[in-house]
Amino acid sequence: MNFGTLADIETRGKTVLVRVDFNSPIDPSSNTILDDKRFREHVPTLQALEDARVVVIAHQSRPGKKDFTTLAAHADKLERLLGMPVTYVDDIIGSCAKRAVYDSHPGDVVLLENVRFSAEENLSLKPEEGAKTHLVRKLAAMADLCVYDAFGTAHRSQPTITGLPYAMKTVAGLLMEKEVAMLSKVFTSAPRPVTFVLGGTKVDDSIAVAGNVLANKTADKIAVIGVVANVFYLAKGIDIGEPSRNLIRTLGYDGEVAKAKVILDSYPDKVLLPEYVAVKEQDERKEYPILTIPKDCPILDMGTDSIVQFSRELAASGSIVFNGPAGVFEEAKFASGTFELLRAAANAEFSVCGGGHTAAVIEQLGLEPQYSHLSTGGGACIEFLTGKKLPAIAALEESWKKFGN
Ligand SMILES: Nc1ncnc2c1ncn2[C@@H]1O[C@H](COP(=O)(O)OP(=O)(O)O)[C@@H](O)[C@H]1O
Ligand SMILES: O=C(OP(=O)(O)O)[C@H](O)COP(=O)(O)O
Repeated sequence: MNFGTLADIETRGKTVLVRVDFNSPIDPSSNTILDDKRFREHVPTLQALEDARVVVIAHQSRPGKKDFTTLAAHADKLERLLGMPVTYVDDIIGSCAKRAVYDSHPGDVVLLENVRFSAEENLSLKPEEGAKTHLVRKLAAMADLCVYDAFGTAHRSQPTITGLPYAMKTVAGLLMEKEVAMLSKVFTSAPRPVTFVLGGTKVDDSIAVAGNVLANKTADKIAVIGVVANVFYLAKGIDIGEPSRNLIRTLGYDGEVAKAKVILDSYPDKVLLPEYVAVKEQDERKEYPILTIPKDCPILDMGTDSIVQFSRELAASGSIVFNGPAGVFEEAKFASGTFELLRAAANAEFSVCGGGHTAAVIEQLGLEPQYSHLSTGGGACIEFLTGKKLPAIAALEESWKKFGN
């Protein structure tokens, strides 16, 4: 790693900005946080800074969305997990925020307001431009050092993600370090054969990852499930029925069919597609071979024979990267593909998972201890796995060049 870490800096008595990713599912009617995995994962970094004045910067959702809200509930959640008071200020760079930081003591934690309440944070800017924003200049003036721990947002180039590291000495926090170390193993030391299981609804991301990891031989096989599989069926000329075709159109993925075809043509023996699907027919689960899918029933899971075949394939894999479910697991009748494949993947020597829905199912099934790593990143994890350098990582490297020793 070409960036600084907590081990490289002295924080005693210093004021330290810590950029985290607390962005979590929230029930907008009660402002309740529904999943606190991301909070739990940041706790070690915050605890490691116990001798510093800690100023936490975080976002929740995006402007215009229902769960775009203040961080009051986040402060309560953090207090409970840290077992100590957290001072929440409903301000980011104004006099209230500055006063709260100035009045704090080593060992205190201050949580600033949702940083996306600042219009500047919602701009996608080059790091050097982000460093010149009022937001970054004023935040940097409040502190001695910055710690970047927000792996889940590392694929964005917004002012507090890539601008702050250009404006002040910024090192990676413990979560960031762990994510980079564990996900990098997929490229370097993962036991062979390596199988990528790509499902869920983010078809464009999944196809980009598939093309990349097959081309650079990171993966030996790709198993496609979920909506991603439906796009591969279309690429093979298979009629998937009106409802599933409409879903692909609505999600804006018609253009992905040609890309799936290129992958199938280039790697005919390396792409595993379920031969059987489960559809919803008169409110029941019915299974069909892919050549006889009914025209008016949505595909909501893979068929049982394919679950058995894929589970065998996963059992023979040394490493598994799992991203996205096999079906609409939220409906009990269509959960078996997702549940069984996640159980099979848990037995691999090395197994990593990305994506909020997938990680939540793993936790629900009690499989978390069996996985080598559950990433806190959705988009960030998948973009990392395409082999691209994430903007936040590039900015951390630049910060270490500029301000490190
Ligand atoms: N065949 C399918 N048709 C419709 N939705 C599906 C299908 N397969 C999976 N899904 C949906 O995909 C969603 C999760 O996808 P995604 O957000 O990509 O996963 P993750 O959060 O793990 O990255 C789930 O809500 C699930 O219901
Ligand atoms: O939750 C996040 O990403 P994810 O939904 O891909 O896991 C991050 O907080 C980034 O949020 P954004 O996609 O609104 O920039």
